[in-house]
Amino acid sequence: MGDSYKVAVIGAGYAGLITARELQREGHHITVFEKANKVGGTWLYDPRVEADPLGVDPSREIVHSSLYKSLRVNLPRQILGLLDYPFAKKEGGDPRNFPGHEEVLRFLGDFARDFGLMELIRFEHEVTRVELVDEVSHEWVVESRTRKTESKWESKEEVFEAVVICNGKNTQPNIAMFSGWDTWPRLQLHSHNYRTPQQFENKIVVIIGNAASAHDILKETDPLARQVHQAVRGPNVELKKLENRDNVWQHSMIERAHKDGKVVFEDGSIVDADVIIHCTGYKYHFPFLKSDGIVTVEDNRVGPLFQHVFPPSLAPWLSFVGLPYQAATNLVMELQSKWVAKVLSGKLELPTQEAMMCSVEEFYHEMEKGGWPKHHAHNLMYKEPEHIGWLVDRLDIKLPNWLKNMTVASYLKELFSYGDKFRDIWDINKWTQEMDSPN
Ligand SMILES: Cc1cc2nc3c(=O)[nH]c(=O)nc-3n(C[C@H](O)[C@H](O)[C@H](O)COP(=O)(O)OP(=O)(O)OC[C@H]3O[C@@H](n4cnc5c(N)ncnc54)[C@H](O)[C@@H]3O)c2cc1C
Repeated sequence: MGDSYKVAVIGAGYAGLITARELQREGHHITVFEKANKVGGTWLYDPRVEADPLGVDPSREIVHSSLYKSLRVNLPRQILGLLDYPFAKKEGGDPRNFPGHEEVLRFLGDFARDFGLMELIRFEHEVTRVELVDEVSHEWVVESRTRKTESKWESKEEVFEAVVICNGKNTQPNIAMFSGWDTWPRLQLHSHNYRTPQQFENKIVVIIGNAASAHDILKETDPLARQVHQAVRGPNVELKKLENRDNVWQHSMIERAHKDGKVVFEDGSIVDADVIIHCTGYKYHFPFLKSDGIVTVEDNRVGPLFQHVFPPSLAPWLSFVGLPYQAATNLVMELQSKWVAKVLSGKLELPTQEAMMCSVEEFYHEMEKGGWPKHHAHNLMYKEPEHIGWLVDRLDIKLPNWLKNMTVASYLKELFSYGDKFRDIWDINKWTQEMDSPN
């Protein structure tokens, strides 16, 4: 057994739970702070929506989960499971390879119980401040609050030697700021506040975005709405009616929206819309972190972070698990959490602070040279094998061949070949067998 520390984990979603397990395996003393009253994070479906449907009012009461009611996963259970704890089909559960969200929540609940994590979690404790108080003894104050009555909160400060931030990245809406977005008089919402399509019956709906949420919401809004217009960013987007859909048109991005309700697209087309749904992703948000400017979020890049996890000058006492996206994110989170736990216990060493900082600067320079804006820093689309390979090497883990050979780019290519119904017609077992050939 290596060194053992008093560690605070913020959040009991996927990242927080697997981090707690890895820290526990390494013999650390853990407290998990969770503002909800259950585990699951994103997978804890909440029918409530926020008072400000666009999610721009900073004083609004925040609803954490962005799930819509009909959501089925877009990665199969084979990828969503953990290396030594598969996401297996269970009696009485949802047996599909791409199950509904309730099945993921069940899986996470089982995982937490099977590894004795429930006892480590302080439910209904929202972390309001994380601050380094002593650099030498690396003491962090974690302030949390819990509700005593409808209007009364009780706050408490505690000291920890290390903090792992696992508060999720799909709660704070990122909205499209076209000209007139803030004066358009009709309903605008972010997909964070979308639950079901009923309210769009017979309406003219504009959906901004072209990723998973936009596709899902478009698919279930189309049969009810009078018309659906999808606004897509990109150089080669042409105005067209979508095949196999009754009422759906694709446009380039919105150029401006007028006070009379008209929405003008960059391709010159105009629609008198009833509602605009922003399926435009999320922002990293750490309102509780007081790091004296050491860790910042700049154009949605959290930094400086060595390998998306450790701020060099605060490592290993502060870390982030779960920032990357466009990857097999659960695998990434699992590997990151193993790395954090082993670095803390002294079994794995980090490079020097200077070397980590150099690596971060090199990465920024590479991005700049490639013309990538800062907000792509944690997008692993084309860096997934590199990041996973780097972690796997450090941890001396052997991944099953199919998982090693899988990249999100290859996965998406396959997925698109099946179209809308990919969840039901794609034979995932056959696909993983095909991917299993040694390389
Ligand atoms: C609509 C939607 C669909 C998705 N579909 C898929 C999919 O099919 N496959 C896939 O792999 N991924 C999917 N994802 C991504 C999904 O978010 C991740 O898979 C994963 O669940 C993220 O886990 P996490 O632990 O990082 O964050 P979360 O699940 O968001 O958990 C964070 C936890 O931290 C808690 N918390 C936050 N702030 C505080 C605080 N201050 N104090 C205390 N607790 C706090 C929250 O309550 C929450 O429990 C989807 C995301 C969305 C929004």
